[in-house]
Amino acid sequence: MNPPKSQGMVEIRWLKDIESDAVFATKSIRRGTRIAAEVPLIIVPPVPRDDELSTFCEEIYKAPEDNVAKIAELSLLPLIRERAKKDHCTNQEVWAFYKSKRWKDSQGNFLRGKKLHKAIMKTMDLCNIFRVNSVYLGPEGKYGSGLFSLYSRMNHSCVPNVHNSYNPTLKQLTIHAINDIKTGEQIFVDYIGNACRTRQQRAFHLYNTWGITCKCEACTQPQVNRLRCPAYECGASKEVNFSAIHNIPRVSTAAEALTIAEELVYLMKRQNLNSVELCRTLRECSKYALGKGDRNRALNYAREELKLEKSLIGTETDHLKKHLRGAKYWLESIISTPSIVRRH
Ligand SMILES: C[S@@+](CC[C@H](N)C(=O)[O-])C[C@H]1O[C@@H](n2cnc3c(N)ncnc32)[C@H](O)[C@@H]1O
Repeated sequence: MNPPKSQGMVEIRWLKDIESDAVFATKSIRRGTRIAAEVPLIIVPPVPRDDELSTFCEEIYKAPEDNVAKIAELSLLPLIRERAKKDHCTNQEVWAFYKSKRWKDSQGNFLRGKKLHKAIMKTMDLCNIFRVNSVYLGPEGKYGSGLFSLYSRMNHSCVPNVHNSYNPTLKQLTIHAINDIKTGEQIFVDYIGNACRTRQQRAFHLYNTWGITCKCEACTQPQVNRLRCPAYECGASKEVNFSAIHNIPRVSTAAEALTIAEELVYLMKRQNLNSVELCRTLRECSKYALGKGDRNRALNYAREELKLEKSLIGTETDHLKKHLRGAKYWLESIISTPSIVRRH
């Protein structure tokens, strides 16, 4: 157990309940505040899943010693170490990687015998640390996966109070408060990135990937959980075949679609889910309102989306310019489209 480590507005402390580190606010933090902007300790570029481990081995071998030492300090919980012992695929891949490359030590000698064994064991631990603590950089890992010192100490909640997002313009992972946070409150992120899934779906994903049984209010309080189900059913899920599986009637008009999207906005706001999903839904509302010919409503939703986007990711959004993806460009596109003047 280490003494608390202060990092600006937050500190890292040992949490006895879960026998690992956690991050706490050291002062009250207003919604929209940038709590941290971290540079990665390591980035693994986007590669097909089968090549991930060998790419990680390459990157860790090239990484500065200081960064490797910081990565080795990150959590490797007993559960993961136990699982890793039985994970013959990882072990064999790391062995195969070292053998095929015939790595040299700092004196230029090929690694052999005990030295080779030690290097392999260390890399296996680092691989497992990476599995538990890494985060996708950009949507679907567009910029790869990264490890970050502070982010790695943040625990999960399906009712998160911060949003993490990799900013390719800054080349940093930013953490913003999505609600007001009181001094002493624990900082929680959403590991699964889609907190509107049903409780069963979240539980499955959280346990399988991180061995977590979540005790947040959405997982333990029936009234909060009940709010999640209709939110999920009225379209929070991006999953393919969603409507087919859940028997959701297909909407045929912009007006019907707008009603569903507005319902979803209402449900997310009631749960303080000031998330990227809410941004997306506000955009849907704006599009459907436009489709329905209600330009003012479309503008209002677009403005609301822009305000929310700024509070989640900040204003350094040059990377969104290329494909005009940001809320700013959507708002500008509505403003520059002349409204239809009706002649009587
Ligand atoms: C990225 S680390 C988070 C920080 C971690 N507590 C540490 O000490 O570094 C992920 C691990 O933290 C633990 N964890 C995260 N959120 C949790 C939660 N809500 N309840 C229990 N354990 C959690 C799990 O063991 C998970 O595998």
